[in-house]
Amino acid sequence: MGSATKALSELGLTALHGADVQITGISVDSRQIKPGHLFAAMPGVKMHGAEFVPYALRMQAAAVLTDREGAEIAREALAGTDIALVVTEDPRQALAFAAALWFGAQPETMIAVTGTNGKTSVASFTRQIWQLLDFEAANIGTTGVEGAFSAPSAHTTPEPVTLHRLLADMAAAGVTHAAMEASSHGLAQRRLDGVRLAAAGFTNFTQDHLDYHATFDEYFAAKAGLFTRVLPEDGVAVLNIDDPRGVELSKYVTARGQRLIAIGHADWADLRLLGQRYDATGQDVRFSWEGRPFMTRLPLIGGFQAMNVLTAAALVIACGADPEAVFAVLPRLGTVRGRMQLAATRENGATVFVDYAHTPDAVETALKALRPHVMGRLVAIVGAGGDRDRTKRPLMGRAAAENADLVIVTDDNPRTEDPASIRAAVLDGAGPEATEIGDRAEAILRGVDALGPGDALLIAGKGHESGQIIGTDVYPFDDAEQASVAVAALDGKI
Ligand SMILES: CC(=O)N[C@H]1[C@@H](OP(=O)(O)OP(=O)(O)OC[C@H]2O[C@@H](n3ccc(=O)[nH]c3=O)[C@H](O)[C@@H]2O)O[C@H](CO)[C@@H](O)[C@@H]1O[C@H](C)C(=O)N[C@@H](C)C(=O)N[C@H](CCC(=O)O)C(=O)O
Ligand SMILES: Nc1ncnc2c1ncn2[C@@H]1O[C@H](COP(=O)(O)OP(=O)(O)OP(=O)(O)O)[C@@H](O)[C@H]1O
Ligand SMILES: N[C@H](CCC[C@H](N)C(=O)O)C(=O)O
Ligand SMILES: [Mg+2]
Repeated sequence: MGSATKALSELGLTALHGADVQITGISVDSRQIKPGHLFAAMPGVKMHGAEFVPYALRMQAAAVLTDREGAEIAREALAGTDIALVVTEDPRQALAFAAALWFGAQPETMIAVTGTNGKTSVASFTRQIWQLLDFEAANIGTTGVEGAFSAPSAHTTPEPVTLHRLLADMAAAGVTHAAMEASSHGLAQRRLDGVRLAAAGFTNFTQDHLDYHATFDEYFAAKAGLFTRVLPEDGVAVLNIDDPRGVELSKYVTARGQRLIAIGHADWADLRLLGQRYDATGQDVRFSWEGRPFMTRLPLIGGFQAMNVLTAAALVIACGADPEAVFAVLPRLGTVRGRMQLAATRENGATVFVDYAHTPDAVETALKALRPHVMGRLVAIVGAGGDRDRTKRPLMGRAAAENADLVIVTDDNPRTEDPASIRAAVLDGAGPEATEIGDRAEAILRGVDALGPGDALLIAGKGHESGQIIGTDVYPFDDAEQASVAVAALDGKI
């Protein structure tokens, strides 16, 4: 975390009794504390970080940042010590600001995107457009950091200390433009409150993560925070107004005086989607910008990708790029890894796609989006993860059976559960005509083998993942790679 020290006041923090101590770093987890650190003791789902203050003292932390509840929990441990105590209403936000000030540099131009689906896709397209316009750009999210800078990422939206260390490293490496995903967890926990955003985007809103957010409205309120709290008043909001929640957000945005770029089919959209025509390798898209019509070719599969691309284009325009220059590079956009990714093509022209759809709704959306690109039959390979939501299994099977012509049920990270019983639950929904093949590599081989001219295969569930989790072991496994191997083997290339 650098060798220099900073005073609490330089990090925007004021200790209770005014002691403006120098700190040597910031830790959120007591196990990471080094002598002189500020320990951010956050209220958690399972426990309060302040429970670990005695341990922090032993590790020679110089200061503790917490809320009133945390101060109460740590009162006895702190009595008689000279450690600086900072108590705030919103300690997660204070931590985010402190981390931003500690690490200092960020790429000059940053955007964030939120929504239930499409965040990774929009962040990647935004980065790709910037790169095609010759900017040093990267995107941060579920698939790690990609573009002009690469790094793995454990979270879709990293925690403030991890995030700001990363942003400072990116800036030092010359990255000037960054697009990040704002997950609802990340927003609720203020993880990106210290990021200086030029623009923010909203893709759509459907049910998800109700295990974490108490209600549907609370989940939406977390997402709305990107526009009502994180994006400054001089920032630009890019909103999908096809979604009623996007229209709702547009009211907050206008009330705050932020510039709005509305996207969608409605006639009041600034960037308006006018029409799409699909074929085997992508789609032609007609749209208008401030009333002026344009036509472009997208080498991307799936109707929803046009909205993702327009959102990305608007974000880049919001950051100051010339609209015509942006529209001119759209035909050069590449697929996002594991998102409707064309993984292989057979000699007979049949295609194999890999997609991260791992919910009933996503399986249905992905298959429906693929259908207009396919002249022949649609084959689906589907499975459900172990140690995860059990209720979705038959529903995923049913979504596959209802939207594909042939279904193969296989394993997708069985984890510590019995794989056969997970498959049985998926098969319950998929019906008697579905084929069961536990081994995923064999399922892919059989799926590819079934493809005649004009047919397509969708391998759902794992997307960009690089391993199959069986028990607690992770075995290397990549759907796209397996698809290429299967095609090469069946077409006599190996
Ligand atoms: C549900 C959730 O988001 N949990 C986050 C939350 O943890 P928590 O509230 O459960 O923490 P806790 O275990 O109760 O502990 C409370 C506090 O004590 C601290 N602690 C704990 C133990 C210890 O020995 N010492 C110590 O100091 C913890 O660091 C924490 O600050 O606060 C922690 C510290 O700030 C986060 O690391 C943790 O993210 C966990 C790792 C996580 O997996 N989050 C996932 C669900 C997540 O954020 N996912 C989204 C994407 C979702 C999606 O769209 O699919 C993401 O952006 O990646
Ligand atoms: N605009 C969209 N509307 C509906 N579905 C979409 C849209 N964009 C992507 N999808 C579907 O959602 C899946 C996930 O897409 P993506 O990874 O871009 O979303 P995300 O919001 O980053 O998801 P996560 O929360 O898992 O990080 C894709 O595999 C695709 O099937
Ligand atoms: N990252 C998410 C989705 C994984 C999708 C699927 N491959 C699975 O393992 O269920 C999870 O762990 O629930
Ligand atoms: Mg994502």
